[in-house]
Parts: sequence; structure tokens; C-alpha cells
Amino acid sequence: MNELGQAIQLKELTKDFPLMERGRYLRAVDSLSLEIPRNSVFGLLGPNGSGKSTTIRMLLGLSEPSKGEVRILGGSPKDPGIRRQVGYLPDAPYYHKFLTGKELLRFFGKLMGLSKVSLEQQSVELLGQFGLSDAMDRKLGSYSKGMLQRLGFAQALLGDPEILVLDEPTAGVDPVGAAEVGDFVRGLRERGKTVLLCSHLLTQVQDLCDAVGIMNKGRLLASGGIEQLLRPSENPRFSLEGLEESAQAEVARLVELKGGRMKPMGQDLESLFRELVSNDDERSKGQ
Ligand SMILES: Nc1ncnc2c1ncn2[C@@H]1O[C@H](COP(=O)(O)OP(=O)(O)OP(=O)(O)O)[C@@H](O)[C@H]1O
Repeated sequence: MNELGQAIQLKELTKDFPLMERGRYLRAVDSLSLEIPRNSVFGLLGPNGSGKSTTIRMLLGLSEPSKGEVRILGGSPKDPGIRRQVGYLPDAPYYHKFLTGKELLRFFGKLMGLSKVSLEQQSVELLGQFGLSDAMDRKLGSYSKGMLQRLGFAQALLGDPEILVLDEPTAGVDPVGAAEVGDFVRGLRERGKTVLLCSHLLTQVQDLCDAVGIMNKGRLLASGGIEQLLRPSENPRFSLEGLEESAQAEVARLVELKGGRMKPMGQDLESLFRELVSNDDERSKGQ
């Protein structure tokens, strides 16, 4: 796919943070290369401290890479025209509690340089879309966590950006709210948008994303389409159906006799994630 077909391209992206001791540094992101095609949902996964937020900050042009390059829609994330094409929902948005919902959107819209008329129209539309019409003139101090999250989405969508970066959009949201987030992300893809999603809700990620990248200690351990990553390969897993318990035990005995092992669970994104990260941790302990 040529550059025009790519929403986000990371080339050997690396970030080093200097440590207190002179000359030493922490490599938070290590030679990360990724391509995220337009109109797709990509899940960036990894345990705490694996470098997801640092990657996002570089991708948004908020932090300078130590090495490597970020291309957004073929351009630089520092280009104001490109920046306007990226909406961002931070993992823990802090909004001033004395502002109302509408005032908050007005504040961000002005920062983005939206015209007064367009801002007014977009704010009313977005607040309606996220079920906040009745609350738009209430102070944010009285909003529930779910309402603040929905307001965060509205804010990220101001200016109708092509790309949405959602950092933990389901953090602190109840299961109904999490399902709504899922529907919302699907809706974005239907409208041709590209979504980069960081989440620890792996079942939802598996369900929502076209492709994922799994990071650990700053490095990308695996990336690709969900189906391709979870396809049975060297370790195919089978599910047994229609067998009574005694027959199951017999099959298990036969499998063991042949040197195999019967596992009750199939491969899913959660087990792939745990397997990759724990193998990587074991390997680095041994080094
Ligand atoms: N400004 C900074 N200065 C020094 N070290 C930093 C800085 N920002 C992040 N780090 C370190 O870089 C590593 C990656 O952190 P990062 O926040 O990117 O991880 P993460 O995958 O987003 O984690 P989480 O899931 O907890 O948000 C961590 O070891 C973190 O302590």
C-alpha cells in the first residue's frame, strides 16, 4: 500500500529518557515500526510501562523521537494542517470542573481555530450524539465518570478529524458504557475514520480491531491482523464437541500417549498477549 493509503506510519521510532545518572537513559520505545491503513481500527496493546503512551505522545507531535520518524496521512505530526486531522482522547482527561460541557467544547474548538458558527453547530451536534444535550449547561463537577468520558469523545471529534487516538477509552467505565464505546468505535470505522485504540479490555479489542500490535518494554513483539495473529499455526488448538466425559478422558489419554497435551481453552487475544509478554519477560530475565 502506498503512503496515501496509510493513516499512520512509524519508522524505527525510538524514545530515550535520560536517567539521573549521567550518560544513562531509559529506552521507553525501541525501534518501533508500524503501518496503520486508513479506515481501520488498530489496537496498541501492552502491559503498564511498555511504552504505549510515549508512542502516542510522539505520534501526536507532543514529544520528539530520539530516533526514527512518524508520518501521519503522509505528513509530519507537527504540521498544523495534519494536527487538525487527529482527534485525541487522553487516558485520564482532566477537565476544569467549573466549566460547563458546552464551554469545554468551546474552549477546545477555539484552540483549534474553528469558526464561531461551525463551533456552535458542532458542539450542539456532538453533545446530542453523546447524550449530553440536557447536561450541556451543567458544570462538569456534577458530571458522572461516564458523562465525562462521553464529553471526552465529543471533544476528540471536534473538527471532524480523520484519525482518532483513544487512550484507554473504557477506563473506569461500566460494562454498559464499555459496550457503548465499542459501538461508537464501529461507527467511526463505518464513517471511514481510522482509530488507534489503547485498551486493556482484550476481549473488546479482539472484537473491535482489524489489527493489533503487542508491545513489551518498548519493543513490538507482534503485529498484524487479528485473524492472522490468532490463526492456528505451530500450536494448533482444537475444540472437542459432542463427546461424553468418559470419551473425552479417553481422547486426552491418547493425545498424551502421542506426546501432546489437551488444553481446555482455545487461543484468543488475551492468551496470545499473556504468552508473548511472559515469554519475553522470561527471555530478558535470562539475559
Ligand atoms: N517523561 C518521562 N521521563 C522518564 N521516563 C518516562 C517518562 N515517560 C515515560 N517514562 C517511562 O517510559 C516507560 C514507558 O512508559 P509509558 O507511559 O509510555 O508506558 P505505557 O505502556 O503507556 O504504560 P501504562 O499502560 O501504564 O499507561 C516507563 O518505564 C515509564 O516510566
